[in-house]
Amino acid sequence: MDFLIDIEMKLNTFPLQVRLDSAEMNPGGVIGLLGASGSGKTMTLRCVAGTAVPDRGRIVINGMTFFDSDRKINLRPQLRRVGYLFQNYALFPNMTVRQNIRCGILGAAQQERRIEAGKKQLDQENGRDTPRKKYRKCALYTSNQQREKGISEIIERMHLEGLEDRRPSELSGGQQQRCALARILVGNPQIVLLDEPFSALDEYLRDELLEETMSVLSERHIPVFFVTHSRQEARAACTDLAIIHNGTVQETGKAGDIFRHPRTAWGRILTGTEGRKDLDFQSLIK
Ligand SMILES: Nc1ncnc2c1ncn2[C@@H]1O[C@H](COP(=O)(O)OP(=O)(O)OP(=O)(O)O)[C@@H](O)[C@H]1O
Repeated sequence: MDFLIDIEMKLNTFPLQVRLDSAEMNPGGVIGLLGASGSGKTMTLRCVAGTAVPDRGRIVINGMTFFDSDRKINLRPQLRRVGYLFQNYALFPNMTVRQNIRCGILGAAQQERRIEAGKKQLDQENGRDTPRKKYRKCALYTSNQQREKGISEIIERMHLEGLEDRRPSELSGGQQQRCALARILVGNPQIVLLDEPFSALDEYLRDELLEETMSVLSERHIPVFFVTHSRQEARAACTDLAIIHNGTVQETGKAGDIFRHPRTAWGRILTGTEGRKDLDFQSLIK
């Protein structure tokens, strides 16, 4: 897992100044961002996804530069191969489960083709005569048959069998979230961003879906940034934690270590340790 998020951005309230470097953190698979409401967690994820643009800094994920203000690089969101799952599942309401998931593949395949076309254009501009076969063909499901097989596999893995022809309005909240996750995973993202994806679900379903989601993601070795307001979720799912307060990272470390021995005041407040259990956590965290 290889990432650098080192960004600055002026917000309404305070400046966002986030630095998360895998070389310093040596993280496992799931990095939790824990912070009070309005502390800048979502904005950080949006900068990674490319739907918000930092004023300065760099974002490099798995060797690919998404953003670099010095080098004037700002990769379009469609080219970043980021799977972004949030609370409102953003499924297409007029499409069935299968059609929604198919969109995930088609979108990702289109991204791959754009990346290769971009490389080709750059080579031409630089007068390089690169043989055609050097450009990668779209690796994602090259035939329709293969594509439908990929969709069926993910439908089975996410327990959506029998629901393929239903529209989102005919699904429960949990099923909609499973469908949204299937749509992301079928596109083979290089990083997954989870922004409180289960907070609208009841407690039982939340635990079940959390476990399932983490198991699917760890099978595929996809790095995950996970914004949650729940200590329980952070404990259950995260290998590593970043404590964020007013747009600044207060401390990072292994989740277990931070829950046992938080080093900063906000670490103590947000993990509810060391005599600060009296603080009303819910008033601090949405
Ligand atoms: N487009 C924007 N421009 C400037 N400031 C913004 C913008 N969007 C949000 N903000 C501000 O940035 C701050 C951080 O917001 P953000 O949504 O990242 O918080 P959060 O930690 O995810 O909170 P929550 O848990 O409530 O979702 C807030 O104070 C918000 O008002």
